[in-house]
Amino acid sequence: MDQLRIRGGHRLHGDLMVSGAKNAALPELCAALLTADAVTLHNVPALQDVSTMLKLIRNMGVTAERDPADSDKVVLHAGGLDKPEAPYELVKTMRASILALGPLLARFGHARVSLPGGCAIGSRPVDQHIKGLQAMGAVIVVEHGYIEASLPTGRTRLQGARISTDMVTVTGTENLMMAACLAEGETVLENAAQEPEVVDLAEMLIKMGAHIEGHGTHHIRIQGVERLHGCEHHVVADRIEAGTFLCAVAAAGGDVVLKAARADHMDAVIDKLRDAGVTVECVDGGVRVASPGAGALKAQTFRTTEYPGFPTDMQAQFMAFNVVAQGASKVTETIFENRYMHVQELQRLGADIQVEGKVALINGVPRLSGATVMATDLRASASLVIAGLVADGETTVDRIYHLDRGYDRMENKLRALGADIERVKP
Ligand SMILES: CC(=O)N[C@H]1[C@@H](OP(=O)(O)OP(=O)(O)OC[C@H]2O[C@@H](n3ccc(=O)[nH]c3=O)[C@H](O)[C@@H]2O)O[C@H](CO)[C@@H](O)[C@@H]1O
Ligand SMILES: C=C(OP(=O)(O)O)C(=O)O
Repeated sequence: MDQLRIRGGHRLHGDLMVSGAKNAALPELCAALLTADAVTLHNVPALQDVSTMLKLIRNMGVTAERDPADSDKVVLHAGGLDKPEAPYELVKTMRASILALGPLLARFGHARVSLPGGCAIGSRPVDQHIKGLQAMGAVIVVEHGYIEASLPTGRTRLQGARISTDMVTVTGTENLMMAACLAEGETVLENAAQEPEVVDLAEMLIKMGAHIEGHGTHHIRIQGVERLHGCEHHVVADRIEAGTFLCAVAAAGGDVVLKAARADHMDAVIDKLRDAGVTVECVDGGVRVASPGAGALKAQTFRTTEYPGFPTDMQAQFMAFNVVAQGASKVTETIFENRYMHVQELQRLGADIQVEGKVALINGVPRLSGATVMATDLRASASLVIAGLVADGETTVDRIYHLDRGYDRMENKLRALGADIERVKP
């Protein structure tokens, strides 16, 4: 298994290009299943999860190729899709596979998708996805680890419905929105997720001929149509990758421009960094971040909530800043029940953190000391890399296959900014 070897103490300078968003690309690859026409996606990031999703849809009979002349461009054609299934072998490695369920059921009237199974950060059930599709008339049987979805006898389409999920769910909103595009009549999603990736997906679906209003609010209204056509779409920039680099510069110190970053998608994180004393400003086509290093800055208390609140996907990375910033801080994780596994690894580096249920209490320390640590999940991995950038001596982060799920060769981007970091195969 690959590892990252980091020698701390280097400030970061220069600029980097933020990639397309993992959490937009994944549902948008599934949106291509809704039409028999060709769909072209630009700015598709080179991530392990994207490779897994491409393998999943190719397994269904979809042609999906990256353009040899432009590796961020993917052309998909689901006209030959003849196996509306998502098998466990692929689904178990990527929870976002559940996003195939709505499109397959809506277009073909049946689908067989494996239950995602366990995940490091929490149980992450998909009951709201199932509840919403049942409200649209789907007949769903869950057995032998699979979701078997079909339409009632005599029905050829899902039926529009008013759906209120028990909690805000990002992929739940996306699954139901995609299914509703081909349903008969109107669907209203109450309590819908407002994330920029949901908005980007809706904009792609509208280019395909869908009738959607209210995306970006808690109330999304969809008028179903009989068929959707192809489109070209540019995947929105990844606000979590950008936020990760904001925290890296804040912690290590330096002055970096994040090209293509959308400051308007990162208000909650930027506000906290500015409160800490970090300079964050919009510049032509991106965001500039400058910091003297965390030791000269104030740790920040925050709690994760649904968008536009502080994103749970940024909790671990900002904690890595807090552990070496001045003073005490409190982090509250309200979205997932087990998203503090980076804490014990940060403690190995010398961090002073106490976890009590949903709350982590942190006292900033003047220095961390490098050690070997183990990545446990995607954003925990990023947190350990940030800590390694500021720790004295050498830090080795093990099991970085977690990192590769959501970051495109992070070490190359950091090395280009002056970090002493390399990927090694032990
Ligand atoms: C591919 C993708 O877009 N992943 C994002 C998506 O994950 P994902 O869509 O899986 O996360 P959700 O927004 O659905 O989860 C929010 C909460 O609702 C719970 N829940 C969700 C669905 C359900 O049917 N039942 C249920 O109980 C979850 O366990 C969690 O506690 O949103 C998360 C929350 O912003 C992010 O951390 C992930 O990066
Ligand atoms: C939890 C995350 O992703 P996923 O839902 O794909 O596991 C994440 O991007 O932080």
